[in-house]
Amino acid sequence: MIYTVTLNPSIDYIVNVPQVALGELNKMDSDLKLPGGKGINVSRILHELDIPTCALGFLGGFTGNFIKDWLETDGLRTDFISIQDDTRINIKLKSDVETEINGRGPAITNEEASQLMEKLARLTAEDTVILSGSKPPSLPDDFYKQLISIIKEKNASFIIDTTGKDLLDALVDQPLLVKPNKEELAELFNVTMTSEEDVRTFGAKLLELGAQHVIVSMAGEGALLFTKDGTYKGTNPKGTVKNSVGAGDSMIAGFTGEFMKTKDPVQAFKMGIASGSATAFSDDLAKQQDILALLEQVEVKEI
Ligand SMILES: Nc1ncnc2c1ncn2[C@@H]1O[C@H](COP(=O)(O)OP(=O)(O)O)[C@@H](O)[C@H]1O
Ligand SMILES: O=P(O)(O)OC[C@H]1O[C@](O)(COP(=O)(O)O)[C@@H](O)[C@@H]1O
Repeated sequence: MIYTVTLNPSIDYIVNVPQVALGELNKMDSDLKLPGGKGINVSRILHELDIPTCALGFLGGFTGNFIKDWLETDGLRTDFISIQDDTRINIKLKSDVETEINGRGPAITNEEASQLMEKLARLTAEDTVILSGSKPPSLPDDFYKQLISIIKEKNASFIIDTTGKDLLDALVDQPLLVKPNKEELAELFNVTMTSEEDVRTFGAKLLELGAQHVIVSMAGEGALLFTKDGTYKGTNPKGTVKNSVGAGDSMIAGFTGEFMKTKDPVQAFKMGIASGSATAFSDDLAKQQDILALLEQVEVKEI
């Protein structure tokens, strides 16, 4: 089973305002409330691709109920810990540019945090856990490390998609995949990246530090895959971008689902790109038929 863990889910409130005037009354053309949070998005795409998945994490209050009901109506298996505080709402403002305003996240008690650990203690060696997204500030600094140690004890595999120290600290535990985008990679090593050569240098470092596979995603410019056997560049299919929120999560889902079936990282990378782009070309996350239609357009070559 592929489990996802979203420590900090959100309602993604997508607001379309053609021209925003700061300090004035703005009217929305349209709006959309979607369940969000990186692991939840990954589970939604896995489910869309008919790959068994279960979404774990913390949900609370009326916002948490919205997400739980939405996912269950969609037929997605979930096993969230109920928390006292309200799940956050993240604003995604679509105008001539995309602006995101993300909440910091709810308070999580020690008791609620322990309940998640107890769930992970039931994993087996056949399971894969995808740890995705930010941590609410109330959780201990080393909370991801604590979860990884339980996952490793059970001989399950894991993928981690977060930023900064949490990501760097996880590398020694050999995650199956890490997928920073170009900006996150630059931030990790405190560098400015000006060329693809720079991306290659720093992406390869994540492999040296322990990751089994690394994807560095570059939004509209495609992505690079680093494996122990070679480095590959993937080119995006063509299409009209509608909403790139969740493109990275879709890429992780596409890669993981395909890798579990084929154990072929290059084939999995193609599925990752098709899934990421299909989401970028959709209002919500991608649908299976759109992903499969784009798959044949994805080009990957060794570099
Ligand atoms: N504008 C776009 N056009 C086509 N594909 C895109 C676009 N934005 C994202 N994608 C696809 O989704 C993948 C992940 O997107 P990216 O924005 O890099 O990740 P994140 O959401 O984590 O920042 C990209 O590598 C690409 O394959
Ligand atoms: O957990 P974080 O890092 O605060 O990010 C949460 C946000 O990321 C998203 O999961 C989208 O992520 P990506 O665009 O990177 O795939 C949103 O649904 C959510 O609002």
